[in-house]
Amino acid sequence: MGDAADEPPVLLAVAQGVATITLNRPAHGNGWTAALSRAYAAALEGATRDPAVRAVVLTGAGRAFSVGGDAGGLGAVAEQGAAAPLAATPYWLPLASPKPVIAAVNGACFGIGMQQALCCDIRIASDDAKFSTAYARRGLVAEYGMSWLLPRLVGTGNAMDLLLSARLVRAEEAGRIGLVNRVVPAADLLAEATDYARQLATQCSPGAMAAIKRQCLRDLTTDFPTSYATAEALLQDAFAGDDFREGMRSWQAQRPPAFPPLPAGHGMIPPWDDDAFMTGEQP
Ligand SMILES: C/C=C/C(=O)SCCNC(=O)CCNC(=O)[C@H](O)C(C)(C)COP(=O)(O)OP(=O)(O)OC[C@H]1O[C@@H](n2cnc3c(N)ncnc32)[C@H](O)[C@@H]1OP(=O)(O)O
Repeated sequence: MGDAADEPPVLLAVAQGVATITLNRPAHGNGWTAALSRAYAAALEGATRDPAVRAVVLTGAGRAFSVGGDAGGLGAVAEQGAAAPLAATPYWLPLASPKPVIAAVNGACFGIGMQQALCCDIRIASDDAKFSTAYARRGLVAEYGMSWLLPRLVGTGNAMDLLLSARLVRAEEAGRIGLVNRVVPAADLLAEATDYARQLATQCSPGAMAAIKRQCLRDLTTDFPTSYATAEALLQDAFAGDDFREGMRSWQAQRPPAFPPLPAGHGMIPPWDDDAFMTGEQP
């Protein structure tokens, strides 16, 4: 399993508008390697560009979501120094997908695994999930935007606690402090996450979701007047758009909406790419 030649490190399955991306090194806790990193980026970019996909679920095969950086790779770096343990993949990809990405956190979620879960838009955890930033106990720092993401989810005090101590956080506490949106029984995790994703895929406008995701992420670093003015402009566009008409008509007719997909080939747009991010134009 996992690293065998015939076992890809990441699996991608698409059904009923939902892409499920599964980290697939279960014998190694889905520890992050360069190969896994590349396959993960390709799967997420593929799902983003596929008009049949309207929402994405990210999960891990076996007992863990991801234990973090692969022990072998990290160990080699520790002994040899500078070499990058992981491929030069951007670790912000879920933030840049215009589609909602839902982490279904099964079991251990450590280090870079936790950082990726935090980059997702929604986190649903199994009741046996456990989290640790891990970095301080390995002599590392808050990596790849973790010190930006974590305080925004759980507040600065909790973020300092989790980063400085690298202590274990169980699912119940994760739900209580806002690290995850909700906790469900382990046996129901994938079904619950998929069901949630399918609701987004069937009931919500892909264009509206992409715009809302952009608004929420961008507004983390803008002031209220700017947010308000941008929303005003986006709302005028939305009022004049086909999706609003379809949203109203389907609601009045009490039928499911038939929203169009995002255009084929619609790619990743980093939240800090101001122009592309606000207009949705391709980078
Ligand atoms: C640049 C990136 C930086 C980072 O990400 S820093 C963080 C690096 N990660 C860690 O420090 C976590 C180390 N692992 C652990 O502390 C524990 O594991 C856990 C608490 C995560 C899980 O504990 P339990 O549920 O008891 O499982 P288990 O039996 O320890 O692990 C299951 C299998 O997964 C392998 N494994 C654990 N961590 C790693 C890893 N980081 N890389 C590769 N494999 C790993 C183990 O050896 C074992 O395998 P086997 O069943 O064959 O003994």
